[in-house]
Amino acid sequence: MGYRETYESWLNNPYFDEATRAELQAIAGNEKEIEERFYMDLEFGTAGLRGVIGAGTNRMNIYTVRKATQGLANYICKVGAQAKGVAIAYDSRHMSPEFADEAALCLAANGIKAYVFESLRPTPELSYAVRKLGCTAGINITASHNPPEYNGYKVYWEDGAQITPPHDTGIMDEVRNVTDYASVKTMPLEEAKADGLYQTIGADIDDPYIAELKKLVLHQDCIDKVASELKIVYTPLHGTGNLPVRRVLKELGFTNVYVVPEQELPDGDFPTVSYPNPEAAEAFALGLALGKKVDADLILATDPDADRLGVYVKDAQTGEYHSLTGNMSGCLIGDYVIGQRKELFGLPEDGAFIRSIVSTNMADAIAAYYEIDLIEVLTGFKFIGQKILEFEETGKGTYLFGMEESYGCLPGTYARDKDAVAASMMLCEAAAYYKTKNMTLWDAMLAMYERYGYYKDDVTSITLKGIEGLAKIQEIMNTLRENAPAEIGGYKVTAVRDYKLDTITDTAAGAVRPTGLPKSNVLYYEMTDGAWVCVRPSGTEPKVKFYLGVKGTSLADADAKSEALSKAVHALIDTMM
Ligand SMILES: O=P(O)(O)OC[C@H]1O[C@H](O)[C@H](O)[C@@H](O)[C@@H]1O
Repeated sequence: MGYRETYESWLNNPYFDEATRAELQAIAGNEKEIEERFYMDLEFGTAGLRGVIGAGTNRMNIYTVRKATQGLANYICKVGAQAKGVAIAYDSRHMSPEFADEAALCLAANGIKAYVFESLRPTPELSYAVRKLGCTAGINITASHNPPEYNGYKVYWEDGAQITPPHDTGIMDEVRNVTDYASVKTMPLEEAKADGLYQTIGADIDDPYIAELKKLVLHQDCIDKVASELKIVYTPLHGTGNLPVRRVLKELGFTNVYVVPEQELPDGDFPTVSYPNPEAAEAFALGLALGKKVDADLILATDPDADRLGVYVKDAQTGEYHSLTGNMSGCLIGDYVIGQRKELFGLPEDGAFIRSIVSTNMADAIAAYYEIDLIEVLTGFKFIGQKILEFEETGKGTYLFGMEESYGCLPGTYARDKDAVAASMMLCEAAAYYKTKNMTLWDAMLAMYERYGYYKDDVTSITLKGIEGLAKIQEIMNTLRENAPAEIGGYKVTAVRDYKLDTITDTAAGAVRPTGLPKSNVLYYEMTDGAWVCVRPSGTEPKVKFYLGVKGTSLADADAKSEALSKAVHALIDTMM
């Protein structure tokens, strides 16, 4: 069926409600809008479904949520796992509680029990809940850090990680097979509750989740010593982090936690930012102002579903605040966790540090220093979760830390998705630890540069929306795939990794070897002097991303090299636009 016919069928099918029909009638003369909304079904990307809220097959609405859930229910029944139920959470976005209930009632109508959080909760807590309740699967209604017009649907499997093969393809196939919206099952809420198929969860999960986080603490002694001197500014950016982050910090003894008042309460309009993403400088405007006012040691921001953490730290020498990228904060936390674990208990022989292929090489230097394994996975924290499961199943490998450049890390295995509540806690603990050594977190960062090398990494994204945008992104990938650059910014390309073709080609010798990872549309250029560039379409936003990294001889040298390489990457992009 073409997009026009699908549009007509939604307009005329009595299954769809009045509001949906009215919304669709209102765009009757707008062919482009009709095409955007109906040319495809929303598809699973890096982290599940993500789309603009509205009527249409390519939008997030109760019908597409039900359809996805019916597909999930069919898959669960197919593998005979319906007895264990599904945990469901949601964030502060528009329609999040409604979509959560739609999903729960569809599962219930399929005979699968749903455990639904009573109010908004972070993504990592949902991951924890799946494990704690022994569920088959989990659903989180969130579009993470996307702009306010978006919502999304993350799916977890029984280990608590987001779905990877074979479950992801199995579920997607089942979702695709649901072609008639009217065939999707649902039932009234009261009936589902009476049948024991809808159970509300809350404090019964919050309490053990917070207890798990507190078990990760390595130096309560340091916290006890200096917590009252540390000043922490925190913003949940109108999302789910507010209660758990404050709770865990308070329970550990951090007394000076200042929450940005304008961003404290949940609000799906995210009225103080255009984009609730701690990667974006604007997310810190209010936090920085408050930080300067109270003379904070560190400023933390979590995204709406509290899986990403952004950080600013104070430089005691200059009084300035430095922004830490996800690579920097990930390494700071990872180095602290691994280093202190070594001091206190020693490290397991098969300990591993896991990072995505687009994350910093400083992680490799940290792993080498502690003589542990460094494991690379594709982008998506689900692949880090998958590795932890593999360690458990094979008995080979001990998870020590996992991180991604996209502002996410996980310091334990109680959950299988990145956890900004735990990351906030660990960073505050690290700040306390370093304070007992008369160091700030910035001093600790400088010490890491000294020890591991001056690694500097950056990412540039080009937003290309809609059908044409998608085509342009493919064109860029094709152009680069067919004409690999011989040099970028004066660095010679020494090897080209093409993760789609599963090849690593040594440019000098011409030798080709496999990447060792699943196929994915990613191109990676290894270059001289430890520099690199990587290109891939985002799986969560309409963007193509250019990542880059350099290694300098000093901070100033790394900054200069990074800036120069970034310019060269922009010039390369310009040739393709
Ligand atoms: O680059 P993208 O495909 O947009 O993904 C960027 C990030 O998005 C989400 O936050 C996922 O949970 C991460 O695992 C992923 O790294």
